[in-house]
Amino acid sequence: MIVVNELSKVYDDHLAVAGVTFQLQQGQVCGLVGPNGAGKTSTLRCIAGLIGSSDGEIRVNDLSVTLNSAAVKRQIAYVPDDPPLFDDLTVGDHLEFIGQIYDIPDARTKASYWLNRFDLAGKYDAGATTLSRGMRQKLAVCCAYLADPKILLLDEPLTGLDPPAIRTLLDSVHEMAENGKTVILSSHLLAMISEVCTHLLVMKSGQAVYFGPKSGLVGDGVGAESLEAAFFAATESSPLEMVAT
Ligand SMILES: Nc1ncnc2c1ncn2[C@@H]1O[C@H](COP(=O)(O)OP(=O)(O)OP(=O)(O)O)[C@@H](O)[C@H]1O
Repeated sequence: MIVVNELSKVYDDHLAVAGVTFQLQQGQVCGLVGPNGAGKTSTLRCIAGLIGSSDGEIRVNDLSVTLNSAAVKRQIAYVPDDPPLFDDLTVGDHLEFIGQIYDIPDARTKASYWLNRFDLAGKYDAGATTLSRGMRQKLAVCCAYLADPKILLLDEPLTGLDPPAIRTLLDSVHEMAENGKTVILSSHLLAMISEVCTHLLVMKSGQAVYFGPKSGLVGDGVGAESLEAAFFAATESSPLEMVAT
C-alpha cells in the first residue's frame, strides 16, 4: 500500500510537485499521466526514495520512506525511462546480479521466463552497450520483475518497445496486480495504458488535478469517452474542480 500525503518537491526555487495526495492499495494499477514537466518523474523518484521530498509524507506498507529508507527500497522496484544498465555486464549478468543481491530462489529459471516473454533470450550473452533502446528497456523491466517487489514504479516503460513487447508489458502489469502488487505506470501513451489502469493520477504543473478510480474520469456517465479525452478535460480545467473526494 502506498500513502502519499501533501507531497511537495522543490528544485532550487522551482516547485515541481505541489502538495500531491493519493493512496493506492494492493492490486491497484495507477496510470500517472500529465503534460511534460508536470512532476510525474519527480513524484515517482520521491516514492522510490531516490530523491528527498521537500514536504509531506510518503508511507509504503506503513513504513515512512524518509525514516525507513532501506526497508522501503526492498519493497519497491523503480524502472526509470532511461534505464541505467552496467556497461560491463551482459544481459545474463544483470539478471544473475539481481538474483544474488535479492537472494531469489530459482533466479535462473525465473530470469529465463521473463527473457523469453520479452523476446530477449537470444541476447543472454550480449553486453549492455550492444542493446537497442527497446532492449535496454525490456532488460530493466525483466530485472524489476525478477526482484519480485511488492510495488512497481514504471516510468514511461512503453517508450521504445515494439508492439509485441508493449502487449507483454501490459499483460504482465495486469498479472502483477492480480498477484497483489501495487503498480504506478507513468506514460504519455494514454490509449495503451488505459486498459490496465484501475486508478488515474493526472498531474499538471506539479498538482494532482485528478486522483481516483479510472471509472471516475473515463467511461459511461462521466463525460469522457477515452483517457485521451479525459486527459484534455482534466489538464485544461481548474485543479480543484477535478480532485476526487
Ligand atoms: N534535477 C532537477 N533540477 C531542477 N529541476 C528539475 C529537476 N528534475 C526535474 N526538474 C523540473 O521539475 C519539473 C518536473 O519535472 P519531471 O521530470 O518530474 O516532470 P515529468 O512530468 O516527469 O515530465 P516528462 O513528461 O517530460 O517526463 C520540470 O519543470 C523540470 O524541469
